[in-house]
Amino acid sequence: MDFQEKDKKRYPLIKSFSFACQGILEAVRTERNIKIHFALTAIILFFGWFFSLNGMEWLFILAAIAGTIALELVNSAIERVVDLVTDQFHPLAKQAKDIAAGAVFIYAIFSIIVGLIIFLPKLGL
Ligand SMILES: Nc1ncnc2c1ncn2[C@@H]1O[C@H](COP(=O)(O)OP(=O)(O)OP(=O)(O)O)[C@@H](O)[C@H]1O
Repeated sequence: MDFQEKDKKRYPLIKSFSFACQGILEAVRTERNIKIHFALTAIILFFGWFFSLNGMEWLFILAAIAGTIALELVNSAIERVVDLVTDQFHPLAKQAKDIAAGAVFIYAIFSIIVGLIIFLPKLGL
């Protein structure tokens, strides 16, 4: 079914939020990595509460969590677009997926470093 120009009407803001939530739910339902990120997020938030993080520490932890999940969502979207365009092996398809995965990887390393800097001293390490 074609998605015609006339179908691309401007949606009210609340409807756009609803589409974004549908996207997040779909990704949580289908992407193992995103399930892992949400599980880790729950654990980290618990430890943040347990150790009574200060404002600056919370800012870095939340930036690490939100950034990782947001990048993982973009990565999942890119994977879908690539799969939509081709189901054949194509070097550009590989590059697109691998570069997107690289972006997630870099931010994940940043997030791990943030976690270590904040939590290791609280564990006396
Ligand atoms: N059409 C394609 N052409 C060439 N290489 C591809 C193609 N599709 C996938 N690949 C390669 O295979 C790898 C695995 O692709 P896949 O679509 O399973 O995503 P993924 O990186 O395993 O992510 P996820 O674990 O979230 O599924 C990609 O990183 C890419 O290197």
